[in-house]
Amino acid sequence: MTDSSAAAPVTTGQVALGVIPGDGIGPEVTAEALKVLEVAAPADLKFAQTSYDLGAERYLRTGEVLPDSVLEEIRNQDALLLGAVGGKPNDPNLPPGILERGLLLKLRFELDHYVNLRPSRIYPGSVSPLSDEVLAKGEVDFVVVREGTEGPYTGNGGALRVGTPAEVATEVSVNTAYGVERVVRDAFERARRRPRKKLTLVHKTNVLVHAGQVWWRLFQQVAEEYPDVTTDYSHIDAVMIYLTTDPQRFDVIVTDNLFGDIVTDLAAAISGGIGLAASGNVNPDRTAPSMFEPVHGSAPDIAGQLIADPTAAILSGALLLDHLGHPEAAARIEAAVLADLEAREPGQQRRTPEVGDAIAARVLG
Ligand SMILES: NC(=O)c1ccc[n+]([C@@H]2O[C@H](COP(=O)([O-])OP(=O)(O)OC[C@H]3O[C@@H](n4cnc5c(N)ncnc54)[C@H](O)[C@@H]3O)[C@@H](O)[C@H]2O)c1
Ligand SMILES: CC(C)[C@H](C(=O)O)[C@@H](O)C(=O)O
Ligand SMILES: [Mg+2]
Repeated sequence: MTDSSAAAPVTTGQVALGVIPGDGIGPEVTAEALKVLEVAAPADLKFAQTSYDLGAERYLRTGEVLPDSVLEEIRNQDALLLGAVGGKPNDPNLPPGILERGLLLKLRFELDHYVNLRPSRIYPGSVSPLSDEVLAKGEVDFVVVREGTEGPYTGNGGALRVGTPAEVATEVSVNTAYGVERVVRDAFERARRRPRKKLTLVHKTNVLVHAGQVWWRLFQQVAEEYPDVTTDYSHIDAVMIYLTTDPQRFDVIVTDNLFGDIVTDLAAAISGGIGLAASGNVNPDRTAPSMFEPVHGSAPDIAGQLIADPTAAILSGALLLDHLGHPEAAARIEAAVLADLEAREPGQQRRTPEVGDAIAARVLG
């Protein structure tokens, strides 16, 4: 989980940690992430937590999604930990995307989280659906740098003649040279810090030619400044093949917001399940707090049963510590997770807090 570190300034003393547990399994897994964060943090780092009641329940109760005053308070935190937001699919009381667009994406955009960092590793002990033949090719350990503030996520679209046979709907992908260059540069920096020093651009330049050109041109331009980094390119559809037949080929992937969303769910599935996939919405310029969250959603199908795997949330806490300049503490969490995974018995059913307790105990050693 040390992918975001390198020159991260070391934060010590009291750190204002904003916590957004959210909906469904969000509060269940966040409680475990906080449990592990507390025991893993170095002695000179203390979290002053503020919890924000945001998500589907608040919306259904009050009609509020993210009041401006709350956004301003959140902006003043040092770091954020989010569980998951979102209600039951197609709930008639929740307008489509109200929480996804109005809360989660609004936070990512407002706080300029232009690097959505999603590491993927097949740990010894994790159960991957990949065949033994594919797994035998070697270690799988890559990180996706997903652009977080542009692409088809900006809400640039609309619909005409809604509900008629002549309906037309658009959702236009926005790609600025400014936005593309900064995330590509960040990905080159991350690739340079990893042993294999390889960066793959993932896009669909053969069809999305306008957006594809700006990505391809800036990728090549920035590459000239990183002669030590090996580069290559894959179309997004081919990446779906490679992830299941030859995931070892990837070291760092840089891609746009939507491709990155899709590719990281598949990456999660091949590396042992969505319950293990952690992420950081990073503002590398540190002009606003970065936000750490599991890749998964609120999982309404299993919420309330305390059977969700909190590992992804716990590993997101490791990314948070790394971002605050404490890679050793992050590594302690990762090692504890690794040991916990190795000790898992096939078919073993543990409740969410038991997994958190077991990992916290391993961190304490
Ligand atoms: N970051 C976020 O807040 C975020 C991310 C993705 C989806 N969502 C929202 O979550 C809601 C549900 O979305 P979805 O069902 O498409 O995706 P999901 O990730 O919530 O669930 C997909 C499947 O994975 C399982 N799953 C997810 N997390 C798990 C865990 N920790 N342990 C064990 N199993 C787990 C679920 O039970 C479900 O079967 C929607 O409202 C969606 O918009 C939010
Ligand atoms: C809930 C949704 C807005 C979000 C995304 O598409 O980014 C989620 O799928 C994710 O991967 O974090
Ligand atoms: Mg997603």
